[in-house]
Amino acid sequence: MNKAQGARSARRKPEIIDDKPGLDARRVATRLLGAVVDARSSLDAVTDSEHGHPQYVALDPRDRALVRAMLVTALRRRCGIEKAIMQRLDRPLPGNARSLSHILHIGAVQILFLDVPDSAAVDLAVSQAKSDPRNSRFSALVNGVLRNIARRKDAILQKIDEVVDAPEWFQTRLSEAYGAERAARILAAHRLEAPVDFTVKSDPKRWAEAFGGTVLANGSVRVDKLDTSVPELEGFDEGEWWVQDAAASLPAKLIGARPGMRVLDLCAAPGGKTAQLAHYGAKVTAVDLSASRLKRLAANLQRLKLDAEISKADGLTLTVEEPFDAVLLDAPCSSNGTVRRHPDVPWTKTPEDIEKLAELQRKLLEHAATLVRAGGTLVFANCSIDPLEGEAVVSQVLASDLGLELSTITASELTGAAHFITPEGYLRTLPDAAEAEEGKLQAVDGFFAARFVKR
Ligand SMILES: C[S@@+](CC[C@H](N)C(=O)[O-])C[C@H]1O[C@@H](n2cnc3c(N)ncnc32)[C@H](O)[C@@H]1O
Repeated sequence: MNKAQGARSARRKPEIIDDKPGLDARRVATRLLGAVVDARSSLDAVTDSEHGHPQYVALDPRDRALVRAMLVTALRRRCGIEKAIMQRLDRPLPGNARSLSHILHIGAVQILFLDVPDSAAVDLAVSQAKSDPRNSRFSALVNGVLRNIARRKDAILQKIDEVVDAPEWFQTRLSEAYGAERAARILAAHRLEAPVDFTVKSDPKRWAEAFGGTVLANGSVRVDKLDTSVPELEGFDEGEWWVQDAAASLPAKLIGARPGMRVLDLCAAPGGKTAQLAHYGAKVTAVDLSASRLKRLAANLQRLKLDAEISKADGLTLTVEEPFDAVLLDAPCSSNGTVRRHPDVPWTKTPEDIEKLAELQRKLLEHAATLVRAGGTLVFANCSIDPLEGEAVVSQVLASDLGLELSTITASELTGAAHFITPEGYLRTLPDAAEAEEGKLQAVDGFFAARFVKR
């Protein structure tokens, strides 16, 4: 070490404190919150138990579960937490004090929403600040802000739902698309934990009883909260069902698949819709650009004892010898219909991403049109609730001369989903949960689907 380096490291030397139980988990949570909101990494990617962030993977399973819980809630409640912090600061934090902001958010989420003693949450956040050279001089501020939040917890929680938990651009786009009132309902639904839905091969009633769930209007089985892991559930090894949001099960039904029909699933992995089509008896070709995702698809089909021809290819350039009877294009999208399950999405995706994805969807759809035989069916779907990725893509495609005609979706083909069919004959599901009504699918992921026939 040269003299200058020595002086720098002496200046930066943190206060020596013993590492405390629980401190590692908070450090990892803070770092990953930064990865999501500053570097726009996907929450699922950084918290994957095998391929996630190395510091996350190194934690024991209990700490991993705690970190994931802190992150999910810190993202779902990001604006409410931010407001509670800001109200306790004399002046805003410096713009570059990102890790300090994340320490405060991770401390506050534990105090306000998680089953962690307030004193432990404050103490660990203060220790974390002290041990970090960038933040050691702010340890008193961390202590003061978090102690105050703990003292005023009840009052904060009483008003916290008044704060809209989404970036401004996201709120604006939703209001423009669905009106202020509906947008507010959707945003409120985004704070709720999504239930777990299952698509079952047969006998939904039996599986609803086995899992302590209910049978939904479309035949999916819903469990509000699972208290065991999915592979431990009855019927997993036998391949009797797969996890799939009830709305995600609707687009494949629009194909009208029947035994012997040749169907191309163009963006197929991890295979929820391929499984449906194969289960209906179609001869399915499952294509995807991602080799690793196709591996998961193959494993899923194997467990489910279902068959498909699997091929890695680019849906923008794929050529086939014989056009298909039907093509399903479940296109890559911003996924902002799944915010209940992926609360990072509004913070990691931008309006520019939406524009780029809409453009990609249009190109994929145009190419998909060349892969269907005359008289065949093409279904375009995705899990975005932004009209730019749905209705606008369809309008563009219908205006160009691709030989596609709209085949409107009718209420009689989708049991329980008539209220999700638009006047144009598209399927548009939204996650806001109105009062549960018998026979009516509610509280599902946001999805869009449109169907065409090839002239
Ligand atoms: C929404 S996911 C599909 C989900 C799947 N249909 C299901 O139900 O499980 C979109 C998929 O499109 C794939 N993809 C993205 N660009 C593609 C392209 N140009 N060609 C083929 N697949 C692509 C991604 O790898 C991803 O697996």
